[in-house]
Amino acid sequence: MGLGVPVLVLASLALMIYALVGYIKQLLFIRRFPNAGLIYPLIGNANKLYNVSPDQILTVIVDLAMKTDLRKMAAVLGPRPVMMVFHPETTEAILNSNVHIEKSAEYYPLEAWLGTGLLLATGPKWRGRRKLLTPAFHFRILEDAVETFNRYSQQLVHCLLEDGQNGIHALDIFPYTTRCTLDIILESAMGKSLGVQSHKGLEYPQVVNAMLRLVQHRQRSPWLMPDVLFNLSSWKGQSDQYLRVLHGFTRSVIEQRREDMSAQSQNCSQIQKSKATKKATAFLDLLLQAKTLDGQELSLQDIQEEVDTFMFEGHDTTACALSWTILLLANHPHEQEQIFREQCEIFGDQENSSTGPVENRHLHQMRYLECCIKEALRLYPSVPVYGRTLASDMLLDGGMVPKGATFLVISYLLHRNPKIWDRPNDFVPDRFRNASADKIINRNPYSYVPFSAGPRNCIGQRFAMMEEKAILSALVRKIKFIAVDKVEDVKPAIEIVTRPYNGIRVKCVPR
Ligand code: HEM
Repeated sequence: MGLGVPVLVLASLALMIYALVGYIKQLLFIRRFPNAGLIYPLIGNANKLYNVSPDQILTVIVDLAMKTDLRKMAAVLGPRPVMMVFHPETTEAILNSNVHIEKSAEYYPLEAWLGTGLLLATGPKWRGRRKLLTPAFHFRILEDAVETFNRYSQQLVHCLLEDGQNGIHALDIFPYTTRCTLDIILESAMGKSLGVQSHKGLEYPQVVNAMLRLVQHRQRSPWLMPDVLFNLSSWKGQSDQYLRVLHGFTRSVIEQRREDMSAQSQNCSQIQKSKATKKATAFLDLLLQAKTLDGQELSLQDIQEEVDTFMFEGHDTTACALSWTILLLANHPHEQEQIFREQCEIFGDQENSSTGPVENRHLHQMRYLECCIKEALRLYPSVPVYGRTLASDMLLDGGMVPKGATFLVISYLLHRNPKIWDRPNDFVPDRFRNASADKIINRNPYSYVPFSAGPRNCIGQRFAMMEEKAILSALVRKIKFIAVDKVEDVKPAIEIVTRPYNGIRVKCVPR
């Protein structure tokens, strides 16, 4: 018999004890907080989240949370303890921290696509990249981008009126806003005009959708999280196929920009060169010219992961935000008219007031439009959940959350928390300009975090707000949106971003 069998028995025993200790730890953790109920071995107690379709997940979380103190809820996802928070004070505890900056395991399925670009990086790499890329969002660069916003907004107006035959047919607005924001990020950040709105068959945006659904499926299937098991599953082949398209697209953007830059440096004098590249130094050029601390250029992989990250973060989030705003405006004609009146006041009665370009100074005057955008982001934050891994134990509301636990900020629920918001599920843009429209005065700033907050907040938030205003200004001046889908019938799905699961149908009638 030799030593083989006793060693095997001992190893199995050790494994069982290890699993048992882990299980007891989870039980102890869960008991300290309001929680999601009975824990099952391997799948934890989030089984209610596994058996539902993506458009039901937020409803399940809200239903569970409503039975708690409306501050926090403990759960176990597979083998991991998870703390979900949806109150400003519990949210501040994590977002305000300079220590807990590592993203949680939920982000891991994105890594094959986005590498460890700014969204997923941690530690010194994240700090270095954040410092490198922050100048790309300098206000002068943002001002330059307004001209790009204008051009593609006009094209969006044209596409919506033409494809919907001036409001005769209903359109799903989401693919239209997606193509427009993709055109904008490509030109303003990557210096490339692809005319995505004129080429509706482009694979990239469709594959982004498919990839996000796959990532989301993997997040909800703990058995698919380890690479060994995922690689054995049928999903692996699909994922590789999507990655070929996504990386192929961004690689061609980088290569072309490199070629353009070297052609420019050969053809132009120094002065001409700085003029020609002024607009595009925004982002990709910054990466192409960047040097590491030891004076090396960034590798193609380094550049690619940032381009993939910014291409995705820079268009999908904004497309979602615009689409939900349009749904809300179509269902609230009074608020839509109020925006229109504000636009008329800003642009006056000139001949071209309905098509004239937005200038930077106009954006500052669009106060009511800004309230509507903010309120839409409250109800439908583009990133509905975001997470961190705790770097050390944390005391929360008198209970200890262990180091290594996952911390999830459920912004969707925080923004609808009835303890914090008056009429939490209603569209009330005035609450952002007039405190008396909302009973809660002096609200904690962590009550409203559509762009996250603290050190890992959204680097593109000013760009996004300006872009949204410019696009909606062009749309509302030319188009009246008529609701086809009611707000309550359009279900938001968590697919990393808050997507309309079955689209958003409106009619676009010319003004
Ligand atoms: C309405 C539009 C947008 C919303 C609501 C939004 C929201 C957010 C949120 C909530 C985060 C934190 C995510 C997390 O912690 O996991 C984030 C991070 C980020 N966003 Fe945005 N975003 C928007 C537009 C943009 C745009 C236009 C860009 C780029 C041009 C961008 C680039 C990024 C990047 C790179 C990060 C990671 C930052 C870091 O970790 O240092 N976002 N965004």
